[in-house]
Amino acid sequence: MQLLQNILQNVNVLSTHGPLDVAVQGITFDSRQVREGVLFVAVRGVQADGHTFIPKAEEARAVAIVCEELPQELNPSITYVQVKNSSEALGYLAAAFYGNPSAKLKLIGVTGTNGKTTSVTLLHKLFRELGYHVGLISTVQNQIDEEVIPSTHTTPDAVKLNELLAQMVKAGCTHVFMEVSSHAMVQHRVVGITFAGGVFTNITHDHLDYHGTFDEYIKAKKSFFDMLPKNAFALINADDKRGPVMVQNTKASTHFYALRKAVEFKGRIIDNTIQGLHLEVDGQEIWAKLIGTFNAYNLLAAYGVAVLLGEEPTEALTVLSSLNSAAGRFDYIVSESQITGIVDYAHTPDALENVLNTIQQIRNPNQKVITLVGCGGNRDVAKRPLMADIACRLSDKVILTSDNPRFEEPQAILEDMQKGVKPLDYKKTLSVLDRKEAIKTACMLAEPNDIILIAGKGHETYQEIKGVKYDFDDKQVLRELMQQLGK
Ligand SMILES: CC(=O)N[C@H]1[C@@H](OP(=O)(O)OP(=O)(O)OC[C@H]2O[C@@H](n3ccc(=O)[nH]c3=O)[C@H](O)[C@@H]2O)O[C@H](CO)[C@@H](O)[C@@H]1O[C@H](C)C(=O)N[C@@H](C)C(=O)N[C@H](CCC(=O)O)C(=O)O
Ligand SMILES: Nc1ncnc2c1ncn2[C@@H]1O[C@H](COP(=O)(O)OP(=O)(O)OP(=O)(O)O)[C@@H](O)[C@H]1O
Repeated sequence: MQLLQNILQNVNVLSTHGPLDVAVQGITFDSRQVREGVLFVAVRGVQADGHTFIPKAEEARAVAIVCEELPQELNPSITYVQVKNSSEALGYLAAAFYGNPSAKLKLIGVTGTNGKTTSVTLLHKLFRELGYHVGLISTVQNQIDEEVIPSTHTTPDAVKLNELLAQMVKAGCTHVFMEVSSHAMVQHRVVGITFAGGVFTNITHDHLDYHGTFDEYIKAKKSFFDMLPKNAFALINADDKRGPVMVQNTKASTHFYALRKAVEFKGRIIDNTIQGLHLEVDGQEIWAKLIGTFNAYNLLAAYGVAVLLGEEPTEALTVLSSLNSAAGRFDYIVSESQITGIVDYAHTPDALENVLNTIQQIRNPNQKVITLVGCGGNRDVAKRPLMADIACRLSDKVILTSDNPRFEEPQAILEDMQKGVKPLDYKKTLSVLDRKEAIKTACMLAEPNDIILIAGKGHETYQEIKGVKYDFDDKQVLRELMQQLGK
């Protein structure tokens, strides 16, 4: 419980109507969650405008309503607060309501198109091994030490985020590693949050359905570094062309990591095999369990964060070298006949290219690469032909199939992908709409020692079709089919 006047402190208030010393029992921006004593914040969304639900919140006896536009008639038993920007206000209100938990933690945010989940998961595991109580906020799952809390978004909304951080403070966490999505930045989900550090992994074309242009997407990512305080650090991948842009206006101290440039946290790949990465980091050699060049970047980022947080470099490197990847991130099984089945979350052109380049680097010339890939419905359509083209370019056989079609027709998504297949590649490409059938086809085509890559869904344990999530786990289906087919 908090007094309204106390949680309004950082909010840009235009006018108030009614008493401010009322007790607020909870905060929500969803009228369906309003109960007596709860504060309702009317947020303008993509699908709807929260202002249209103010009457519902009034009916449900909200104690106060925060909005950009006041209703025509005000209910005398409710306090109305008119603000300049409701979603921004929501961030400050939620942070204050939960006692500004982020300021009581060393909270590190990781942003970028790829590598967020892997980096925060590595950091969570590393700091657990170093003996700390640690929180994790990620696409796959949230965690307080080993306790798993299901995740619905890459970055939760402001209310859930602050509630989760408060829970982490209460559980004694000293460090929290979280993903910061570009959607979260635009929707002000992290307004009012105090970060001790921020990491930039990379940026490539993605989410243009939401941001409109690549420039807007870059701006969204950059705004995270603009909000970092002076005593925070910004750790940037210097090998990414947009790295320096990210920190042009930051107040935080700037640090760089790279494989290709001589910077503060410098790495070099000595060897890159299916057994792992042999790296040199700051002059020290390690053999890491993670596979692929992109994981060398994730390891470097995690190492940089650990050092910037005051950890002993050699100890941090030693622990990092022993860690496995996050679920569905270059996750692999090897069958009886030595077929390697890799399940990876690569669902962007860049990520797919990275994974396939990695496989090309570590395979023997006699191992065929069979790639199975689809694209999600109701998301960026521009990437569909690109992903099919990349798969063809870097594989011996390609099976185009369904990902999460959501509300689109799976066949139409497949046809968009087929447009990216060049005539020379027609012979190596098959289209199998049903994902299980497609995996079965890949298994049947595979000969001993071949490599099957199942891209796009990684850790997901469902396939989303017309609003229903059906059980589907790529790794489990692959394992079962390999056994059934005696592969
Ligand atoms: C496109 C998008 O990002 N939408 C997010 C947004 O919802 P919205 O703006 O569409 O909400 P809306 O449906 O228009 O409703 C507007 C307002 O009316 C309110 N409302 C609505 C109905 C009602 O009866 N009463 C009511 O009060 C809603 O609570 C809301 O405040 O704000 C909601 C609350 O924070 C999010 O849950 C929702 O995420 C949707 C479900 C989503 O799928 N988002 C994805 C794209 C996303 O955010 N992804 C990124 C990661 C991307 C990546 O890197 O892969 C993430 O951080 O997860
Ligand atoms: N540093 C990296 N650079 C480029 N690609 C990467 C990197 N790390 C991982 N990938 C690839 O991108 C995929 C997604 O990785 P990860 O889940 O860590 O990224 P993410 O940023 O969390 O993505 P999302 O927000 O979509 O979950 C991986 O399975 C891998 O194929």
